[in-house]
Amino acid sequence: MSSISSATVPEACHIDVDHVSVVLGTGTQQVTALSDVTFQIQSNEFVSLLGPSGCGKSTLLRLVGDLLQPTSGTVRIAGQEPERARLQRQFGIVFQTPALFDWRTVRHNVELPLELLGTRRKECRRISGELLEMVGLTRFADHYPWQLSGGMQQRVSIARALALDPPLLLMDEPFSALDEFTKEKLQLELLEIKRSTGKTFLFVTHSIPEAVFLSDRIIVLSAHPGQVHSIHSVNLPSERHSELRETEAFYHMITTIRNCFYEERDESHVSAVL
Ligand SMILES: Nc1ncnc2c1ncn2[C@@H]1O[C@H](COP(=O)(O)OP(=O)(O)OP(=O)(O)O)[C@@H](O)[C@H]1O
Repeated sequence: MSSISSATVPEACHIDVDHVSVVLGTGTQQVTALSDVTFQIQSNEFVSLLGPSGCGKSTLLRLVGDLLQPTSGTVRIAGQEPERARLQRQFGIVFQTPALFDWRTVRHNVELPLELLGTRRKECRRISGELLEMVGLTRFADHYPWQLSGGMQQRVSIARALALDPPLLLMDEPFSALDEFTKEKLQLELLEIKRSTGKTFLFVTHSIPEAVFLSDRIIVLSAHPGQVHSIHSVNLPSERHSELRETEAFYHMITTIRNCFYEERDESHVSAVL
């Protein structure tokens, strides 16, 4: 897999979010979606953004993915503004819904970003072949998206996001619409992609076990306005297997994170009473 092996990956980038605030809407509809958010993500890290609905997880991901501008503060990807990073194909994005083109085969969906760049057909075919193998869909290359299950469609969208070999993958609740079995399988596959490619991941989820299983670090956000509540290193073995989910260390980490949310709820209850 020459195009996607760690040896040929462009230097993995880091993310620097510095005192970012975002105000959305106008007039009485105005919402402070994020308030003074600061954090850094190192190269090759898998970092999850975790928090209750409406705390600004997607807004943060959209800032990094150049889909939204901050009201104040700065976002940098390997020292560059998100727009420049996008133009340099520094990141790929995977959304909650796969958003595939129904009239294109699986292979042609994966090849689309390469075609748009004018990549030669033979090279497109080689890269899509490698990526489909990586996500276990070689047999389905000539199928259409509507012939696939939801989990298979999401695999296609992951392969498509990897087509240009970006050092950073931005993922917005990519597995939340999937059943537990498929979700756990795809989580393992994602870790294998991280292991074999050395890419950096920024992953949005509202699932504590998912964040703990996948991440090197977890950024917990609190809501209204969205702020960084706490940042946790996940001190679990870097080699993650299904059995890890049954260990005391895994449960302990889940409890630590879960307590953050109760803490926050209790604090807001106290301030409401006062
Ligand atoms: N286009 C918009 N106009 C006004 N407010 C918005 C807009 N988009 C999002 N918001 C508000 O910004 C806040 C953060 O939204 P965001 O979607 O980032 O949260 P989230 O943590 O990703 O939520 P969820 O887990 O439910 O997807 C919410 O209060 C939301 O109502």
